[in-house]
Amino acid sequence: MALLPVLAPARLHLPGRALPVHDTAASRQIEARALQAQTEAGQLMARAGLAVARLALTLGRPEGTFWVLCGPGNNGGDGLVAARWLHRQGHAVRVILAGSPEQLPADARQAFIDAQAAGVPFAEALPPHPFRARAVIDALLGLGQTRPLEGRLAELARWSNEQTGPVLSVDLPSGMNGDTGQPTGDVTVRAQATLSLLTLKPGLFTGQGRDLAGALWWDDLGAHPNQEPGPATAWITGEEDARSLYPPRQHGQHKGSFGDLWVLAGARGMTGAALLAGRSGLAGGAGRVYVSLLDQHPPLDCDPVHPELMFRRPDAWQAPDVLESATVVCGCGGGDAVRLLLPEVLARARRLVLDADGLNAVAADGGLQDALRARADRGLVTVLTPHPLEAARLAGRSSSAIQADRIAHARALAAQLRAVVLLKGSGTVVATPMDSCWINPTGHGGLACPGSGDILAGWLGATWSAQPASGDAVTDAARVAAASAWLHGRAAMQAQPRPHGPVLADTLIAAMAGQLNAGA
Ligand SMILES: NC(=O)C1=CN([C@@H]2O[C@H](COP(=O)(O)OP(=O)(O)OC[C@H]3O[C@@H](n4cnc5c(N)ncnc54)[C@H](O)[C@@H]3O)[C@@H](O)[C@H]2O)[C@@H](O)CC1
Ligand SMILES: Nc1ncnc2c1ncn2[C@@H]1O[C@H](COP(=O)(O)OP(=O)(O)O)[C@@H](O)[C@H]1O
Ligand SMILES: [K+]
Repeated sequence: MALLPVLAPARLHLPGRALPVHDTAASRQIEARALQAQTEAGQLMARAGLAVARLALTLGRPEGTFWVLCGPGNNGGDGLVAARWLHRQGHAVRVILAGSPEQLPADARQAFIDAQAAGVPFAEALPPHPFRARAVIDALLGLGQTRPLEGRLAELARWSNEQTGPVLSVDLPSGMNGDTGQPTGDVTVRAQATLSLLTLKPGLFTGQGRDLAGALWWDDLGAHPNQEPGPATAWITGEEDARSLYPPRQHGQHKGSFGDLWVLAGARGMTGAALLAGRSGLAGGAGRVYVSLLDQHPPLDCDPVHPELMFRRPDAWQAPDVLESATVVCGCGGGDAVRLLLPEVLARARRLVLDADGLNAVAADGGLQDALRARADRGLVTVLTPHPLEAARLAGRSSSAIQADRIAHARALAAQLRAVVLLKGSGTVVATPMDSCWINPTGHGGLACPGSGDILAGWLGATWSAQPASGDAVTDAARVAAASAWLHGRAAMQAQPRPHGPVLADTLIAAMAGQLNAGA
């Protein structure tokens, strides 16, 4: 496979099909097999270096010098091959090699010898700032980075961040953990683009990875990780998969075809959260949407903006069959009141989306945790939608610990609570108790605003309510969660391609509704 654009948010380029990502351990296995399959030494590195050079020419400015910063491992070797290609084609290039050539691993050492033989200019000193390279190629560290950048490597990374030309990171931004998307220390290269080699790494899609890596490109160097025997670490949700949950409506369908949604939310002072979830549920296509506010004296019995929302008494959901037949969204703006109804909701709701204060109540009460876990044995399915702080409460950790490894924590929570977990934030992670995992590629910081989580919960409930029962209800719920996060983020990108502020709730709901008709 040749160079492939994976994520270019500014151009709304997103993966069409789901893409596999492989963590460091899995990538190392694929690398070992690919190296074994080489027909001559250095073949993979030659392909990698050529791909880097081609992309640098595409992304670099029309003039100036390519500065190629090469580290002590094979990532540096990729940079050296790229430098040789660029030099051979007559472009101005300077290479800085951090470390001694004698200590380079075999392939990188050969790349160094070849570069020298080709007359590639090497430099010791960096040009002073202000400086603008044609492009900086960050080939300091890749998959082998195990500790924070220090000394010369840190100095080169800082210099790269301060110069004003574009930066292309090879495989990973140097100073970023490829599994988690977190910086390994104080200094990390911040790239305009990253070319992932052999495999896509999960950290490029979550945590701080999106900000550090920039636009994502991929070259599998002919290794076809899609066809690998081992399972992928996770999958990046593809547009086709997400949109497949929103097929064109048939002439013969009616309201009953799309299910009932009950929103149990909006304690005193937080009516808005219930309204947003309900309105989003309407836009998401639920057949009928009922709202029971968690307030003994509800301030509203109608939404004047969306009179099609049906308000019901605070205890109406307790009627026979309601929880058993509807999809329930519980806890948005639930305050303390949600605690009281959770035992019954957990015991009865067939399909349950638990959000916000519903999650906080479970986190604070071991009995509710047991009741949540017990649902799985009875075929009752739950989707939990924590943001990192709510996930931290559920896991008994800090939110920074959750963010330090979002994928691992989403997985651990799903296993611990026997529920589908949708961990919100940049690179939303959906994990199941069976350990399958999706990472969402859409969305941006414009979603970091009040109400966007309530909207996601309502939408997810509506998407789920329209799904027929199947033999694998948990996987279905996870697909619903992944598709909902995809569409939520995609709508934000459409409403604000380059966010400088929040995507306000009404704009977001309208954009999500618009997305239903935007697919092929
Ligand atoms: N082996 C090959 O032929 C291929 C290698 N590839 C490239 O090789 C990379 C992996 O190469 P390596 O395994 O050599 O890993 P790196 O190039 O990331 O370098 C690892 C080396 O850097 C050292 N190191 C790690 N963190 C450091 C720090 N903070 N400060 C100083 N030194 C540090 C390690 O001790 C090790 O010697 C991939 O990311 C990819 O770019 C790909 O091109 C595919 C082909
Ligand atoms: N930086 C970001 N990039 C992508 N999505 C984000 C970002 N910040 C927030 N979001 C999304 O916005 C929503 C916010 O939800 P939440 O924090 O629960 O908000 P609220 O409780 O105010 O409704 C989630 O879907 C989350 O994934
Ligand atoms: K790098």
